[in-house]
Amino acid sequence: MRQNSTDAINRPATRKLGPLMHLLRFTRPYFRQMAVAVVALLIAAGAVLAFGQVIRVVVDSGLSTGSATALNHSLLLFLTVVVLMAGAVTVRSYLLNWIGERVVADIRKAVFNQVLALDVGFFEVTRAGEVISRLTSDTALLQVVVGSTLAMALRTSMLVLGGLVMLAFTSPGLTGLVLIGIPFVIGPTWLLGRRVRKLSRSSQDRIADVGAYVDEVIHGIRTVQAFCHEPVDRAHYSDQVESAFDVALSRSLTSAVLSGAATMLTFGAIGVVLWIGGHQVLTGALSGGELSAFLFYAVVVAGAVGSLSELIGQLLRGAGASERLMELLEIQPAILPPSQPLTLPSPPRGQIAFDAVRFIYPARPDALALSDLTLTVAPGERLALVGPSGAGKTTLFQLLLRFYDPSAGAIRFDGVDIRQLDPHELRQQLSLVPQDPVIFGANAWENIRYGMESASDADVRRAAEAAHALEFIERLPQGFDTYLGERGVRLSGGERQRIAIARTILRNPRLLLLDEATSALDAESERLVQEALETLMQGRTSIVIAHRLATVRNADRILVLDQGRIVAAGRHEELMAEGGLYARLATLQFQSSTD
Ligand SMILES: Nc1ncnc2c1ncn2[C@@H]1O[C@H](COP(=O)(O)OP(=O)(O)OP(=O)(O)O)[C@@H](O)[C@H]1O
Repeated sequence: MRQNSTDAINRPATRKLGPLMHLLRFTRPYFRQMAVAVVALLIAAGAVLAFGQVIRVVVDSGLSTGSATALNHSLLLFLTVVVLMAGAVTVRSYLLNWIGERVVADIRKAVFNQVLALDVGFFEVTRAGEVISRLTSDTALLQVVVGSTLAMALRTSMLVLGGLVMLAFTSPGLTGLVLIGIPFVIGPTWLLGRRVRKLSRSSQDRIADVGAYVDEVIHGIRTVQAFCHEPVDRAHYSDQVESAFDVALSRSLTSAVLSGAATMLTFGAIGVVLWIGGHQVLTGALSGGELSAFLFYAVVVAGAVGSLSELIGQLLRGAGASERLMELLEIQPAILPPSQPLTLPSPPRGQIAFDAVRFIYPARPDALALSDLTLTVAPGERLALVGPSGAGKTTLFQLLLRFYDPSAGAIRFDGVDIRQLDPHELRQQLSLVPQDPVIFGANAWENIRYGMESASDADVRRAAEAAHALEFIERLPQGFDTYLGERGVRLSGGERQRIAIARTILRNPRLLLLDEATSALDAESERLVQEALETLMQGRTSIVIAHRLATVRNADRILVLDQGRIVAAGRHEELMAEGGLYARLATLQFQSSTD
């Protein structure tokens, strides 16, 4: 079952630690390192507990007896434990950090691979900022959790348990007293800790909101500035930041009160133990060394209990992050290759058939985007699509590229239902030249080679030449090595189109999907683009969303779409003679365009 992606992404944070178990899957390959780290952890915790005994020996045999040799021996013991502990701590800390970084790197790659495999429908309902925040902030949180918090929690739990055992061993009577006192210390700390956790969860959410907002504004910066929307954005952003600040502030306040209360309660309790234990030493029921060891264990246990509540808070945050990432990983893409894909005839011919195709966008279940569309496009045919805005022209392209599957009916490429093909094999035969082509933040070589990484430099140059792009590329500051797109030079509309055409020529697809730009180019640029397109369409099937008179005139067939249906088909002259929608559209749309 496909999960609703918004649910998967926007679910409130978890209150359970269970999701952390998912991380096991990622730690499994590093089992050996984990085992060594756990042994080091056990040694380090054991050494802390051994200190209590060392203290007892130092006080009872060394100090109380007044023997210098006994003191020297006890201090030698002390040093041995120190060296052992230092070694174990070094190994533990390095290995756990290593595992943390490794696991997070693996998760990042797995999530990114999954994001690339998700269907376009997912990205319609999920904000880009959300996905980016999963990849960056959630994984960073996990890194801390896997690299240190988990280990700290394990170490602290061991100190609590081991410490309690050692307390009982040292003085059962006093331990009973401590156990009675524990709920009075833990109760208030736990209550305050829960509030801190709740507040920190909502502060994380606020920060995610702020991130998504910045992402949208930066992407739309031109629109923001063109519409003088900055004051609104400033105010809105300021509100969001302030509200994140308010939440963070009340979290910090509660957290500060928590620390104060925990300190007072713990050390108050230790004072009580010291008082009672001191009286026992005076009566001779307890030795000085035993009381010292007992106090040492009491401090260790109290400190460990105190930090455990904080660690559980961090673990819960990590569990939330893990849950969100795993949910993203578990989403089943709506478009998947069949288990046994068919193959296209070789060489492919480029014949297209729509067989009673009906389509409803998942995001708009009440509107029929295409209704019972039946159509055959012969290999090498030039088909022009014409129709008012919202008629379904782009939808037809999206279905051909298999970004969505039809709700009913079938689309065939060379006689094969495209659902039976591996989407990669299908998409290799298709090439889309969009109205506003995407230019990536890379140089001209890489931008033209996009999707055809094996093409040689000579092939790229030839494609650029055929697309009439060679001349302007060579005039760029570093020629083909010039960075285009983001942070590079800005290309004009016509130049971007010619780069996209060169990219498509290099791919040599059987079927060309062309969405002509509506914006008028200057006459020279228009002529260059037009010539490049002529070269491109040579010997391939092409479907063009037409906005130019030249295109409809040269088309073998024009299809007039309206509200998802074919309302007329024929050549330009025939359709003009028929009158109707085409004649009206043609007079409006094509009269001003150059031939
Ligand atoms: N991703 C989407 N989710 C929901 N509805 C959509 C989506 N894309 C398009 N639609 C709707 O489907 C219908 C057909 O849209 P389509 O983009 O195919 O029209 P078009 O003919 O290409 O229009 P234009 O010439 O304005 O680009 C429209 O009513 C549109 O609102």
